[in-house]
Amino acid sequence: MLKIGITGGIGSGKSVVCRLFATLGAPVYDSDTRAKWVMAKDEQLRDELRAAFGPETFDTLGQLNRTYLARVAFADPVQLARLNALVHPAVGRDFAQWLTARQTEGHPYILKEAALLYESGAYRQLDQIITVFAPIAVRQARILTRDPHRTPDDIQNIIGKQMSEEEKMQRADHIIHNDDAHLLIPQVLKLHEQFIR
Ligand SMILES: CC(C)(COP(=O)(O)OP(=O)(O)OC[C@H]1O[C@@H](n2cnc3c(N)ncnc32)[C@H](O)[C@@H]1O)[C@@H](O)C(=O)NCCC(=O)NCCS
Ligand SMILES: Nc1ncnc2c1ncn2[C@@H]1O[C@H](COP(=O)(O)OP(=O)(O)OP(=O)(O)O)[C@@H](O)[C@H]1O
Repeated sequence: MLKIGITGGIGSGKSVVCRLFATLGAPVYDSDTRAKWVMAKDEQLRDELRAAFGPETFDTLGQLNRTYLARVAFADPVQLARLNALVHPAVGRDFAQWLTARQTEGHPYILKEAALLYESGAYRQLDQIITVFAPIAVRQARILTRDPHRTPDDIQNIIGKQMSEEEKMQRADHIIHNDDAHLLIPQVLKLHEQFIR
């Protein structure tokens, strides 16, 4: 079973591309969603987050205070590194379990979607990497529509915390262009055919 990573900066279109692969039958591990899930369920991680970032990390109902954590972590590289050091290993363990469950299901390949595949080192456990690329102006416009609570400055700040698109494209085995000039479906079909061969 091939293990394919799929990465790209905020708003590049990873989730949209993954939905296309999923319609072709490929199991997709969505690191962002799973990170949210482990932060909701893993008591040891929750204790560590509370110890690192204070009682405001969770609200009175025990839900992660994402606005607070985003403000703290995206404002300071040291705090972001602390958050990553707590969350990424927990996501890595969760992925390992998910992968074990897929091994016996007969899939030719699976996908792991993550914005920080290279930054977190997760790429080392994968066979091939796809980078989804869209120009910055297109990403900004799409994110402002998808996440109305973010300002252009917020988006620029998050982009500054991620590896450059140039480096991701250089390192990737495959690039999917998700701008207004390229159709997505033919690019996904072509890769799917390669992976099942
Ligand atoms: C800081 C948090 C609470 C902000 O939550 P919020 O709901 O505002 O944003 P959301 O999770 O939807 O992330 C929005 C986008 O920001 C980018 N992003 C998220 N975490 C990070 C990070 N640690 N470093 C750089 N970019 C990041 C991604 O492109 C992501 O899609 C949250 O992103 C978080 O817990 N991040 C740490 C876990 C992580 O690294 N997740 C990303 C993939 S594993
Ligand atoms: N080809 C496209 N045409 C129009 N809209 C698109 C296209 N690709 C993505 N979008 C939209 O752009 C937004 C960002 O896409 P998506 O959520 O897939 O990005 P992402 O790379 O997963 O982002 P993040 O890292 O923030 O999770 C979404 O609202 C999505 O519907």
